[in-house]
Amino acid sequence: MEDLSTSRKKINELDQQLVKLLEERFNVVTEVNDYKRQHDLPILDAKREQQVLAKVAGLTNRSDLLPYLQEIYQEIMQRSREYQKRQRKD
Ligand SMILES: O=C(O)C(=O)C[C@]1(C(=O)O)C=C[C@@H](O)C=C1
Repeated sequence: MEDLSTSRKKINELDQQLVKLLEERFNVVTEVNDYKRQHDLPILDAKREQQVLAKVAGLTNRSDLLPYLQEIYQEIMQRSREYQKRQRKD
């Protein structure tokens, strides 16, 4: 078994990558939001959100983790909608 500090070091490295990827995702969300504003489209696209959740299911073989991954994605998309709302106010 790995010792605690070795495992936490691994978590720190993964978190570093996750934060960068999430930053990139938010940047692309800004592009999507700009497009949708120009075309008078609403922030919420429930059909697209279902597709994202289905894609997540297709990306993992870990059925034990799937409910957790999907909840994380639901949270990401909810925050993404909030971020887009904020951008539309500014
Ligand atoms: O694809 C869009 O239209 C987005 O605004 C992005 C996104 C997402 O974060 O994945 C967020 C809100 C929508 O309800 C659907 C998906």
